[in-house]
Amino acid sequence: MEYISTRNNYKKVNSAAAISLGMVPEGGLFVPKQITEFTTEKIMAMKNKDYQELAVWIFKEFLSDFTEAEIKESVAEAYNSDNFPVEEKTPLVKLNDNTYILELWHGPTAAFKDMALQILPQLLLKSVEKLEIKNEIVILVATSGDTGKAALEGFKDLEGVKIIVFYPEDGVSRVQEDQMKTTTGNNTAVVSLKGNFDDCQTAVKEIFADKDFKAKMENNNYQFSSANSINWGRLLPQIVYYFKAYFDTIKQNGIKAGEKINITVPTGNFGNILAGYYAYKMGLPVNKFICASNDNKVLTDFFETGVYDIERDFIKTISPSMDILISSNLERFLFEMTDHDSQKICNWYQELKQNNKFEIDQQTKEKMQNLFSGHYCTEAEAKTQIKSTYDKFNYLLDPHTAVAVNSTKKYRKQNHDLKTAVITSTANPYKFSRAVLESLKEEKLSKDEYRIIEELEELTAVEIHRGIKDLENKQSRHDHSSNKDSLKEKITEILELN
Ligand SMILES: N[C@@H](CCOP(=O)(O)O)C(=O)O
Repeated sequence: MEYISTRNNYKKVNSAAAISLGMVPEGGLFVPKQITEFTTEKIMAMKNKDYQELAVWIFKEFLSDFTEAEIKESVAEAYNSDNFPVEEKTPLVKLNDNTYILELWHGPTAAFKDMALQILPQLLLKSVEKLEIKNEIVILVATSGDTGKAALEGFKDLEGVKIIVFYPEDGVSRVQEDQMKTTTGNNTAVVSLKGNFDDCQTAVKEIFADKDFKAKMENNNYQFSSANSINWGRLLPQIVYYFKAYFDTIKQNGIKAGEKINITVPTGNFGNILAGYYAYKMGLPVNKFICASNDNKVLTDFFETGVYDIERDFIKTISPSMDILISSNLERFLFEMTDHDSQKICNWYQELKQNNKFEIDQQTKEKMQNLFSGHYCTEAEAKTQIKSTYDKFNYLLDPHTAVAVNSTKKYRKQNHDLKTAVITSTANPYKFSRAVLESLKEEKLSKDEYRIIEELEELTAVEIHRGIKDLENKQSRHDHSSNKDSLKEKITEILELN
């Protein structure tokens, strides 16, 4: 399997190089050159495989420069019962006859990111070994709350790797912030940035492209990589759970083998939904992807009009992980929608840089609208959704999943399409306890976050996720902060660069 740049500005590489580089050094993202499409028959033959077996099957397709033994070892290490102490790693919960919730937050940090960030470290270490890279790897992460902690947990104390996470000050939940700041590990650093998530992500991408800084890193025997979904090694593991969910829906009699489903994904950086699209490209029977947004509805507008316009207010919401206007993986998606037309991608992203917007052509727009539908959910609607789902189904949604449930309803109403929907649940509700309890009680609460967690548990009897349970008593270990223009200075300080 070869990987090419969305902007046709880099040589073809193997998966080890794509993973260790993180993104294309000149700008652009690595994508598989071609994807094998399986027949429904072949796909259905995998129906009874467990999560690890499915992961091995899919990884073998995309990591052709890895041996089967290397893949199996990585999978066994990542998806073991310590990291996922549940019978099913990604349980599928039936809400009603045509609505299923795919719980992706049973990993160590209570977010779907664990599904990829427990294995990315294994893949990265093996890539580094294959390529005989002698430098120490420095993972730079931009996070709106969930990726940061999952990446820190995945990479902490890993020999030959350091990790630095940047998050927006006042742009994540209290639990998300405490999760990150209490991370142990002699190779971890957490930096709060004065700005929003887009500022964090843009600054990190600029550093990846900075040749002088790269040389400075080299001189100190370091090189960068990424744990964000710009890294192919982050996206690939996320394909697995779409197949698992499909097979589990059949097992729960939600669909017949071969029947198409709709898939709803609460979307920020467009990585999770894109992994679903790659599953579809491999042959997974999908009718529609419903891209769910909060009040930062840049993607909803894009799917409707074909205009991607980031010239708008950045709104802080109760679903902060989706507070994003510049969705990194949209670039990969458009590359696929244009049948790998890198010239179009270069033009559009140049326009975005210059004018803060671009408009795609009619043909691309029609192609994407045939498969994707964008919907959004306001703050008030998300709160009402949390309450009504709890009252009706005795099921507790986190605000991101509430956005997705509400968007699914809107899609169904608008399109009269009642096909079985699998809704990805991206985070455990206790990560956003204040918003969840306020929604249930329909009032603003002034008490401390950890008393809120206790009250939420008392009220609902839903068990507190193990990654959050004792958080209050853990020591805060990180207090770096930075302006958005001083990231290089901060990195220089943390790594003690000469
Ligand atoms: N929602 C993310 C933002 C970064 O996205 P990623 O998928 O590219 O890592 C977060 O929670 O940090």
